[in-house]
Amino acid sequence: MDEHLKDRITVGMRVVVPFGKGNRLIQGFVVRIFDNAKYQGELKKIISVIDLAPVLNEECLKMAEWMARDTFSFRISCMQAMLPSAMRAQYQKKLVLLSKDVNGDVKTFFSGENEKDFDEQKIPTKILGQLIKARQQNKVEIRYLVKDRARVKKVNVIKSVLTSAGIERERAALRANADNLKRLLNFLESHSQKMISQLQVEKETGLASGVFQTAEKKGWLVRKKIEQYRDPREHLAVKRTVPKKLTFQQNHAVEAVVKEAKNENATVFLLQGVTGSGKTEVYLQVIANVLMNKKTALMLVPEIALTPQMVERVTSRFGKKVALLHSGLSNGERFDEWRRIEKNEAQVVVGARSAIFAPLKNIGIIIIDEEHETSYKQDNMPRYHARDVAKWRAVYHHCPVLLGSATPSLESRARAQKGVYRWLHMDTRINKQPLPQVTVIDMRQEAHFSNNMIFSKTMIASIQQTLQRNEQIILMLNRRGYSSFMMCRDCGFVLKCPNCDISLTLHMDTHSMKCHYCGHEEPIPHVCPSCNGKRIRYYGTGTQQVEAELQKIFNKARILRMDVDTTRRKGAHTQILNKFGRHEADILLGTQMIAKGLDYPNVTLVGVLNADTALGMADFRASEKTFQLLTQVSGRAGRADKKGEVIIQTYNPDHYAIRLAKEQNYEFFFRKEMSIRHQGVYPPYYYTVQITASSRDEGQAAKKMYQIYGEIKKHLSSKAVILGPTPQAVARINNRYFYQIIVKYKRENEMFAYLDDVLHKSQKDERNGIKIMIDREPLSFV
Ligand SMILES: Nc1ncnc2c1ncn2[C@@H]1O[C@H](COP(=O)(O)OP(=O)(O)OP(=O)(O)O)[C@@H](O)[C@H]1O
Ligand SMILES: [Zn+2]
Ligand SMILES: [Zn+2]
Repeated sequence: MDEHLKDRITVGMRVVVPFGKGNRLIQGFVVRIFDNAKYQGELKKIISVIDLAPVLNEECLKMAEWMARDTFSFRISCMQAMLPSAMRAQYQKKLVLLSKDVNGDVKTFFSGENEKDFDEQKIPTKILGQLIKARQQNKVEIRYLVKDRARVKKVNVIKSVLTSAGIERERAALRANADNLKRLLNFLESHSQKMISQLQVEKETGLASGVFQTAEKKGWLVRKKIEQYRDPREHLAVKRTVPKKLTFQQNHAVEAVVKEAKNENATVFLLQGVTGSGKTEVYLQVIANVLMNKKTALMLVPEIALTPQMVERVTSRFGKKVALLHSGLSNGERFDEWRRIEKNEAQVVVGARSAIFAPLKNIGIIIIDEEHETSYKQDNMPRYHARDVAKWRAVYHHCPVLLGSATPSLESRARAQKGVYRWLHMDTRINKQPLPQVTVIDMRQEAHFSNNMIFSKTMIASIQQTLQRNEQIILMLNRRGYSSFMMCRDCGFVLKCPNCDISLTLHMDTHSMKCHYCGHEEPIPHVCPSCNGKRIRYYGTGTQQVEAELQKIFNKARILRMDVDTTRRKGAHTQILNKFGRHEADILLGTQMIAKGLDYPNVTLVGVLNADTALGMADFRASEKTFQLLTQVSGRAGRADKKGEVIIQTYNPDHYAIRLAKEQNYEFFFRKEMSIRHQGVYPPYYYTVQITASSRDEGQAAKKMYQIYGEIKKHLSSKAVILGPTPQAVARINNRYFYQIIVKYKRENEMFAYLDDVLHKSQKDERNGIKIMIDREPLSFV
């Protein structure tokens, strides 16, 4: 470190350092400062310090250390995950041509320019080889640019400095045709001595920004730039609400949690409350209590952009104290919210998974709503589960954790059973209404009598009646696994992805065939690529197709469609849901994204068009997911004073997940599923870890996996079970082949040391083209 950096640098700051053999520049974090380091190897100099103040505090640094060990991740990945993406540096590589004396391939690559962006992955091997050679001959150089994308947003404000006499004087001195300046003077006359945003004045007066510059020169006003937060709440209609009078069960729950918060105990609660039992009000009142005691509150909700209702409920109770953190925000907005939290300007944080790292101090409660949601687990490094991070932070802050759900994950419910978590339950709906009546339709029978494969007769009749009563309907199409594909009727040809072992999915919005794994896209074929036949059939049911069908049957009904296609634009979710909330539509048709959290009093019919998709998959959590999804979506009906009805269409009416979802009996389901997991040696009876090796060379991936298999066996007791090595269900993705093993275990300390070793050697493997992944408690085995 250079002398001049000594006073500037503290633990928790980001720095730019040279790394590895090529001394490429990367962003690093200062985790410790030594006066005289004992390190034997070559010490490199810090190039520059990015921050003026630490961005990671002591808690974060400790948390990163724990998380790296717990999730088999690199510590730097953990630290980066804690910062808003705008603060993660972007590195751009550029190739610079130093000599004209280079061969043809290199010349073509530079195509007459002196500098080119450089991405090894995108350059053909032959040219890459030539470039490397040229670099060795010092004819080409690689430069790294480290860019910090986080920017503070500044806006212009103006303030009039004219007295009324001054205004009169200036007005008299203006030329007759100086209309714009006159208009500005009039404005200033009625807005003296106030700081106003220039943009707002421009909007009100219709004046262009040049006029303000002229006025500044004339000495009428002062202009300056001030920092402004981007406000993600701008388009929310927020009315202040007051706490509701709690029901007996709600009150019991609030009191239990508040007591532990007061005593500063890191107790974990599982609040199991049926749909519509008023869990949100419990959260809000616990938060209010925590704030009263001068502490802060952290609340996670799944994919928050999908539940604008929840955001609205929290902001309308706590106003400006709330900060939002989720993927629906722009990078700039998220950065600004992060800074508001960091500066203690916001005391309540509502956000999706990564909000668990919000830099709140003095946390009094951590709440995780819909705790069973799989989106709380991140599926790339660091593969953390927000629930585990919540528990770690709770211990650090001495505060309770409140996990809430109508359908808890088996893991959490089992822990409540054992007394590891404290179990709270609310088993009646707020309105004292029974849970909605559920009818299951056997589509195998239906198929004999009708050629309508989408809607059963019962479904059509119920939709009809609900429309006649002027009430609203939610229809869910379970799209996962129901993918639309094309097949040739003459030769049976199915169009597949050239890079992956999977068929391409038909997308009507873009009129193309897409691969959901690697993003490959191509036009829809109109003749069979294999036999040139013209009899191509497009299979599967997309939401668009269902919408068209629905509109044909109920031509007067107003239908809103909510799926990935209609919600791509920012704010689109909110718009669609608000429209439905105002009863500007009768039917809300959508994918899984409509199953959770919605609370509309006028919805009395919920229809599930296909309940089965997950059941056929080789996933030990398939039944659990199906049960949860059906129970959640059923819970959208009859939440106020009107009675609700649910219709579920299925090809597996006898499956226990469907039978018990019909009864909405979580407890029966829990017992049944636990006994199946017990027999099958599955979680939550066993812990699991999945190790995957991938490579462009199938043999190499398999070989690596067999090597790990051979080694790991030596570190396991006879009680552990290993599945595999096997190729993954989709064995090839983006031209890489995947092999895996799964270890089921109870207590295996030696294995952890071994896996840590695998992780740290994986950087070397990666240089040889093999990627290793270690995933603790994977969401599925496929
Ligand atoms: N104490 C109360 N008095 C009156 N109304 C209440 C009370 N508590 C909650 N409610 C209302 O009851 C409805 C259902 O509550 P809420 O949406 O919190 O249920 P939930 O348990 O979160 O259900 P879900 O799991 O289905 O999302 C809401 O409209 C809410 O405003
Ligand atoms: Zn064909
Ligand atoms: Zn693909």
